[in-house]
Amino acid sequence: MNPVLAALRGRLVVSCQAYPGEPMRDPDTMCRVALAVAAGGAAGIRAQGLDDLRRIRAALDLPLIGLWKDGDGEVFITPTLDHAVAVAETGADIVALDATRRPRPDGRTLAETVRAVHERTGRLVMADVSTYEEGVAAADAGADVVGTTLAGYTPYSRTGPGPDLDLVARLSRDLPVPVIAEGRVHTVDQAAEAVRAGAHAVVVGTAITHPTSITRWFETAVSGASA
Ligand SMILES: CC(=O)N[C@H](C=O)[C@@H](O)[C@H](O)[C@H](O)COP(=O)(O)O
Repeated sequence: MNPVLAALRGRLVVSCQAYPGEPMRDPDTMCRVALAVAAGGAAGIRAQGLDDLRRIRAALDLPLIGLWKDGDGEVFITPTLDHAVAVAETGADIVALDATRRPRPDGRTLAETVRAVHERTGRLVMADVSTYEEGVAAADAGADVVGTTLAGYTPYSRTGPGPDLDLVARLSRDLPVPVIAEGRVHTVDQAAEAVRAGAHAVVVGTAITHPTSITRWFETAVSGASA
C-alpha cells in the first residue's frame, strides 16, 4: 500500500475548513487549527483552498488531503482537472474531488480526470462519493481511496443526522481500495463504529474544527433543557 495511505490506516484525519464569510476563514487561522489537532494526535489533515493548503503544507509534515471548493454549480469539490492539478501543486499528498455521477463542469469523465491527475502530478486521488454505486464506479475509474464525504449531500443519496455507516460497511467490504468514512461523524462512538464497519480511516470536520456548529449544538441543548 502507498505509504501515505498506510500512515492513515485505523487513524483519525481532521478536516480544517471555514466557510466563506466566517471569522475563521483565514489561512493562518486554519493552519493554527491544523497544528492544534496534530498536537491531539490527528494522523492527517484535510483542508480546502490553495492558500490554506500551502500554509498547512509548510507547517506540518502529516499526510494532507487537499481540495478546492469552487464555483456555484452542483459539483464544487475540486470540480475540474485544472482545480485538481492546482491542489496537487500546493504539496497536498492526496487530491480529493467530487466523484459523484453528476457531470463535471469541464466535461471530463471521472476516469479521465483521475488518469490525468496521476500522470501530471503523481498524487493520489480521493473520490468523494454519495452512494454505493458511485463508490464502485470511482474505484473502477482508478481512484486510490474512496470517501463517503458526499453521502446525504446529493439529492438522490440517503441522509440522516449521523454518518452513513451502512454505506461505509458495504463499500469497505466490496471495494479493492481503502474507504474513508467522512461526513457527519459527530461523536467519538460514531468514529469508532466507522472503523469497526471497515473504514480505513475516519475524517471528522465540524465536530472538532467548527466552533459555530458545536456552539449551536450545545446552545440548543441548554435552551431546550431550560424551556
Ligand atoms: C459536503 C461537503 O461539502 N463536505 C466538505 C468536504 O470537504 C466539508 O464541508 C465537511 O466539513 C467535511 O466533509 C467533513 O465532514 P463533517 O464536517 O460533517 O465532519
